[in-house]
Amino acid sequence: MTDSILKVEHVSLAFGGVKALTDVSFEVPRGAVFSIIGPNGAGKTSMLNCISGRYRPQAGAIHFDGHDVTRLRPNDRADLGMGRTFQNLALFGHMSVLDNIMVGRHHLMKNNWLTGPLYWFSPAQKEELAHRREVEEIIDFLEISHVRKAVAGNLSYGLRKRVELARAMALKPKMILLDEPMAGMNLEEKEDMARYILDLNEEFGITVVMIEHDMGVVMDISHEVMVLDFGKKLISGDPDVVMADEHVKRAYLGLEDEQLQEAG
Ligand SMILES: Nc1ncnc2c1ncn2[C@@H]1O[C@H](COP(=O)(O)OP(=O)(O)OP(=O)(O)O)[C@@H](O)[C@H]1O
Repeated sequence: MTDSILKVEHVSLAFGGVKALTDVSFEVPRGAVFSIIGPNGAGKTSMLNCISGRYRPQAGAIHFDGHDVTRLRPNDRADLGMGRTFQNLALFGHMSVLDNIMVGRHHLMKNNWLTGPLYWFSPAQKEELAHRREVEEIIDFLEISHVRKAVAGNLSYGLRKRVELARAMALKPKMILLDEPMAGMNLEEKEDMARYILDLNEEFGITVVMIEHDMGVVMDISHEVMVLDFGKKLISGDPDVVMADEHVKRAYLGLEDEQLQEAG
């Protein structure tokens, strides 16, 4: 039996009269790269927000790593090992790269200079040093050490996205939610980001759940794909099987044959 890190059961979400999600169920195997695709307005971001706790579905249940998280707040889900990045950048533009990443880290720290009265002589300082070492490891992994002291707001878009990923990784997540990690990137930046996502999945063992519009990337790096359409799950499974599905091809992705062949 597959070990699922995430189980979404019969989730429905409406905004007033608009049904964003209707009775959506799926499971994400532990250690997988799982992509959610579908046309604009299909409910992808709504689904991600239900998983992270930003939205509370009117019906259904969500289990993460053996816990029923349906009623938990986003911070409590983060404490259980759920990390995320946002579609729109959410970095502190005036702060350095290093400080931005340390922000992601703070909820793991028992002590800090505010709570530790004798900070410089206390375990708080040792703890901070240990955290810094781990953060430096993430910085090396994402190859952003040359900008670690730079002000985040001054970086290129591709680099800022990488810093955002670093901050999410600093939480030591078991699973990470990525909302369009390659949006607005050029080809080279996309290739880099795809490699980092694969590496963080393989080297750090982090399960990845992502929304992505670029079919080439989705096909290249996903172990499983789920298609949403008008708030309903159309199909999920092996990327090749999903992409070969006639409904997905014609009606829902709206791609021409050539694009599909390219993606395949
Ligand atoms: N906060 C909200 N208030 C009202 N309606 C919303 C809200 N968020 C989403 N919706 C509606 O729910 C539906 C699903 O939207 P959602 O953003 O989840 O789709 P999506 O697949 O992520 O789209 P896109 O690819 O354009 O980002 C849409 O009809 C949208 O207008």
